Amino acid sequence: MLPRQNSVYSASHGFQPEEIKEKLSAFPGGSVDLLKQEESGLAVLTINNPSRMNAFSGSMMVELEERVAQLETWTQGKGLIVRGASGTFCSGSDLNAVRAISNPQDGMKMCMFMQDALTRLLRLPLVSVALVEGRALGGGAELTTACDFRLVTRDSVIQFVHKHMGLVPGWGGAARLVHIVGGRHALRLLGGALKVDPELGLQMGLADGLLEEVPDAGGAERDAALRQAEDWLSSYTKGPAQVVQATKRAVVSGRELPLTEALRAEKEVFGTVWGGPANLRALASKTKHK
Ligand SMILES: CC[C@@H](C(=O)O)C(=O)SCCNC(=O)CCNC(=O)[C@H](O)C(C)(C)COP(=O)(O)OP(=O)(O)OC[C@H]1O[C@@H](n2cnc3c(N)ncnc32)[C@H](O)[C@@H]1OP(=O)(O)O
Repeated sequence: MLPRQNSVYSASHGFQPEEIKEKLSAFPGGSVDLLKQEESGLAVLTINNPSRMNAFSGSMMVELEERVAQLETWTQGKGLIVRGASGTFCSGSDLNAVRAISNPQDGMKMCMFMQDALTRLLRLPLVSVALVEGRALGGGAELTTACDFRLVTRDSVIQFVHKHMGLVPGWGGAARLVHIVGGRHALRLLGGALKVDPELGLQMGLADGLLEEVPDAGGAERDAALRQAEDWLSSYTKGPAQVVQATKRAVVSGRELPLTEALRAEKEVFGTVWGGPANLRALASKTKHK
């Protein structure tokens, strides 16, 4: 199998995705569901294993990678919301699966597989938001960092519980956390396994917005949170998919590459929109930015 363009690992790193997929598939349960709204260009990815607080079974890890692969080829896509089912985000790896693969070899394979899938998720040319309701623990906290933004509800807690598990993040969460909040805050969050409520999240820059509570909404509360997240995201996904995707690509290059390489990558992206339909329309209409 050829390495994917946005992958972190290849065969030269000993990465054999088919081998670990087979192993992970032996731990079934739950699902990772993708709903693409072609008209708006927004998609919702739902981590769905409510009887285990949306923990990732082995088969869900495999499904996550498959959903990311589907999104990588979505040319009309603009935005993505990642959420958990039934009012909570995700409680990390399914501890039953973790126990069964707790040997170092399998641990390394799972680590590479999830780092790869989540890095590809973050590198998607879509503006992505983690909608954090309830708890995001361990790998669930790591998953929130694989989105461009995090929106939290009043009851939310993000907690990197790894230290309490005798671990460090293994899904790329430590590296991404340092980029998001800086080294000092990352060390506090990981070293202290701090419970990040909305106030602390906003103060440290881990959370990008607090969604309003909808009084007496009952079962509609969850849909209300999703609608609010869609509204929030729509400010960044207005306009043609080609331009939204180009914007995200330029940011990914700037975020990840040394300056000279980032500038060259930005030039390539610029070439895809310069003189393109949206650019020509804007020039013809003598757009004013009042
Ligand atoms: C590399 C591993 C690391 C990573 O990937 O980076 C990890 O993610 S390790 C996993 C980290 N997560 C945990 O350790 C979560 C442990 N669970 C809890 O702390 C609590 O269950 C909770 C999530 C805080 C919820 O508490 P509460 O509201 O009191 O509900 P219950 O405890 O009754 O949970 C309901 C049900 O869900 C099961 N559950 C929850 N999380 C997991 C999980 N990660 N794996 C497997 N099962 C999980 C829990 O056991 C309950 O099941 P039953 O006992 O059968 O009712």
